[in-house]
Amino acid sequence: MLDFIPFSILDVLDILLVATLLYYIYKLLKGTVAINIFIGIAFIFLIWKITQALKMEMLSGILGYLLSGGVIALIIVFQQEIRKFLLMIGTTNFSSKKGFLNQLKFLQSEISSEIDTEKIIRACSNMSKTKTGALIVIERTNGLDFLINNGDAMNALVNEVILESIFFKNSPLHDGATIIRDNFVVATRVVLPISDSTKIPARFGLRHRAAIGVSEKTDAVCLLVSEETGEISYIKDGGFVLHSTIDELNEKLKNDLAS
Ligand SMILES: Nc1ncnc2c1ncn2[C@@H]1O[C@H](COP(=O)(O)OP(=O)(O)OP(=O)(O)O)[C@@H](O)[C@H]1O
Repeated sequence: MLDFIPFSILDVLDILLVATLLYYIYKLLKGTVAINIFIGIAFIFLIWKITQALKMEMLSGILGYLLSGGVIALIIVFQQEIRKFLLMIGTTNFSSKKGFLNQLKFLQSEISSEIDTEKIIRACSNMSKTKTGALIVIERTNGLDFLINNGDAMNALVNEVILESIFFKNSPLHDGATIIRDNFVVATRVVLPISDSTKIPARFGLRHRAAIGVSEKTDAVCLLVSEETGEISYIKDGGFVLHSTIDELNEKLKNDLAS
């Protein structure tokens, strides 16, 4: 019945590539307000294609103009997401646990790269009790080498003692952020990009702005202990993730690192 529609292997490839692209765009925008804008645009695009196929000249013309002229507006609206997307493509850490090479299990070393979230959360909880300021960045798919290079390199398996020693007030390493990659502390004293968002309440200082900044520009997640209040904050995608208990925080962190 569909004989009249020419369909080649290239069309299959085309569909697969578009599906992959849409999946990554969805993954990037999931949980942000931008997802609603994206769904709106996808909807208009679909209607435009239908009106084109039905040869409804006027409506398809108007929608076509809207979509073509809207490209510049889209670049402005999605500026942060486009940056993040390009960074994701350019710096995807192929050696991370989700990377292709590590899918070949027999090439893996004995040491597990799964991040021990319990130990990190326990360290934060201890530092919270002593009001020790801390800022921990956990790498996901975007490589953070561009940040690691401005700090002090380290290679220590994650545990409470290491993290608490780093952030101990008299430690020479306590200033700045600490970066964790594949269950290893790979850098300390890292200077992060500061967010210039006007939505951050004034009571939050540079430590919070730095955590929000790095989570806006990359897909890394941050744990922060306030020196002033002892409060533990979990920051992802440029915003605070609310939690009421330590166990809930651990669960959220674990889920985010697994996705
Ligand atoms: N760009 C940055 N990157 C990483 N760490 C930073 C950066 N800027 C400041 N910090 C850290 O934040 C500390 C200063 O925190 P500040 O008091 O301004 O923040 P805060 O958000 O109010 O946090 P707190 O509640 O702990 O006081 C610095 O000592 C430094 O360790």
